[in-house]
Amino acid sequence: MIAQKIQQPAGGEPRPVYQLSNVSRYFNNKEITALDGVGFEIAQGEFHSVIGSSGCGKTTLLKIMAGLMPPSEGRIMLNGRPVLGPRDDIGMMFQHATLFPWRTTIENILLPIEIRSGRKAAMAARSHAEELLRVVGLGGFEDIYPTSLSGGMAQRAAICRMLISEPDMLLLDEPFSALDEITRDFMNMELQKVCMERNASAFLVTHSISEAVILSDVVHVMSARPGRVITSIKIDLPRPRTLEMITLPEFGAYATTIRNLLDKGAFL
Ligand SMILES: Nc1ncnc2c1ncn2[C@@H]1O[C@H](COP(=O)(O)OP(=O)(O)OP(=O)(O)O)[C@@H](O)[C@H]1O
Repeated sequence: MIAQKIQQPAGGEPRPVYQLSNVSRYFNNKEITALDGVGFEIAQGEFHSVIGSSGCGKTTLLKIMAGLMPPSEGRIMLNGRPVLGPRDDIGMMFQHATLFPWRTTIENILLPIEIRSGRKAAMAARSHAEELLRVVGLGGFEDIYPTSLSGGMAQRAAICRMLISEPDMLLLDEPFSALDEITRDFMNMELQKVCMERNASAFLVTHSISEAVILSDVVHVMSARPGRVITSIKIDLPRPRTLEMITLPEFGAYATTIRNLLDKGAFL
């Protein structure tokens, strides 16, 4: 079940947004090989995730994709330009929302614009931020301080902060793993909604097989260190995905395939 080119619903090849070729990363004078020859493409609007055992190189891969760390070997292209450092067309989200407590929710969301283009530009983007807050169910919370938000609400605000710059590529490092299961399921469906509405591409690091399957068009399964992509599995379930799909036999079959690969990969 190697990933094949994913077909656009109506005519034309999907545009590759992100291209990784032969990416390797060494540490400690090459004593540690964290990543070994990783390569794949993500097309416009596709959702990919990576799953693998602890220490297999997922975060290293995400940092390289974000331009926060250079690869030792290989090439990363986004929108046809090499990724050589952090960029406006990349949005990132981490396990913890990291909102500044002294800024209101909307001021936190507008922060990337303020840093990049100044206060006036941030003020001009206020209605866009309000619209994003409405999309994630936080309409009316604009002027609330983060200490009054629950964990799930803070992560929803963090989604808005990631989207305010309209990035083409969303990089997500276990963004909902600190939340309870019910909130996490809900947030995953919210994430799908915003990705579909904006036709954004996304790459998710996760430890959860069911999260990977329910969200993704392609799941990359990594081996234990040195991290290699053992297989990229195309998930052929219709969109929008719903939580009820977890009970489908196809869902169970994908989850079992990934589980078996991970069990085997741990000893490769
Ligand atoms: N700065 C560094 N210096 C030395 N070794 C590093 C560094 N960063 C990562 N490593 C090593 O590279 C390997 C991959 O680490 P990484 O954090 O990417 O794994 P991971 O899959 O994200 O792990 P987890 O699932 O536990 O978060 C590990 O063996 C780690 O010890």
